[in-house]
Amino acid sequence: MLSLEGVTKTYRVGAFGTSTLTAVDDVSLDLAPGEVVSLIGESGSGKTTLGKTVLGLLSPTKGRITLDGERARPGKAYYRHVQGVFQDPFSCYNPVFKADRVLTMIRNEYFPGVADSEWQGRIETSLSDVGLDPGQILGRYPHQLSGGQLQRLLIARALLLDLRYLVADEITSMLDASTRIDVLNLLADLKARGLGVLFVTHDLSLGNYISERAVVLYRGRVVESGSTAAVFGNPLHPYTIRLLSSVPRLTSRWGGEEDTASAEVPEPDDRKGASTLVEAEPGHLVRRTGGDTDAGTASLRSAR
Ligand SMILES: Nc1ncnc2c1ncn2[C@@H]1O[C@H](COP(=O)(O)OP(=O)(O)OP(=O)(O)O)[C@@H](O)[C@H]1O
Repeated sequence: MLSLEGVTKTYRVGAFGTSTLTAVDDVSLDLAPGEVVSLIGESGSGKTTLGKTVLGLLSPTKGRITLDGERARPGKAYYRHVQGVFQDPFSCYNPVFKADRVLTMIRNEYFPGVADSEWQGRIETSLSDVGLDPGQILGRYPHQLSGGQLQRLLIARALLLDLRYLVADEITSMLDASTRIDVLNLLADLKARGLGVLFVTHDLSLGNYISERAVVLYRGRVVESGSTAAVFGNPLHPYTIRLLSSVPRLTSRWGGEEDTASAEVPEPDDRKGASTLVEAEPGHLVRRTGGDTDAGTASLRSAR
């Protein structure tokens, strides 16, 4: 189990770093093998900061991350099991090196003693696991491959390790619609084989498509979490309701009667007074604040 316990990340900002910005505030969540948890929130809500903290690229200001009960220590042993794939596959490759160099780096770092023939076999298996034809990938430069192929190659690279958890941060946002669905289906296959995925997205429909649990982040705090069916089917926090209201429907047109994207919805203020996550129904947590009222939630609902 990969667990986050009260993780907080504060950045120093302003001239000379004199002030602070809390990007992630007391977040706790568990990710089990074979489970996809989506971390949903608008731009600036702290998703990437949280993902980088899980990957040890940032250290938490407070709280801790554990892998099977042991405090996570970024290093070879941790990265054997926990890896990340990010939004922009092009920036992950050096344009002057052939794309398969990312695979060679894994060999040099983790498996220097493995014989050439065995390594070749492992590469072929990991590429075919992500639906890539080695003949079409190996020996090519990044600019000769599509975004979808590069993203799959990064996942294949992770599969060369004894991968158990993947942080997938907006990995489909730079892909076209049909490639996006291919990559999502690939994640679903890997999940079926026991991989735990933290699926970071601002796109509610993707979160709904792929995950069984959803965690909604607002200004660095979890405001609602639970099964995806509960969070999407019966959203309780004003922010979740507002997010769901802002998804344009295929049948609605801007400014039309069914236009929910431009509906005026009051800004929920989570910083008002003390707030806690309460269990509204089994497994479905919602943050209740001094500023929240049932009447406010009801008026937001009616705007959907
Ligand atoms: N290195 C940094 N130094 C200072 N502030 C930062 C830094 N990185 C992120 N922030 C701030 O932390 C907050 C959360 O940023 P983060 O990138 O984690 O959000 P996000 O939800 O991933 O947004 P997006 O979807 O736009 O990537 C934002 O207010 C951002 O400006």
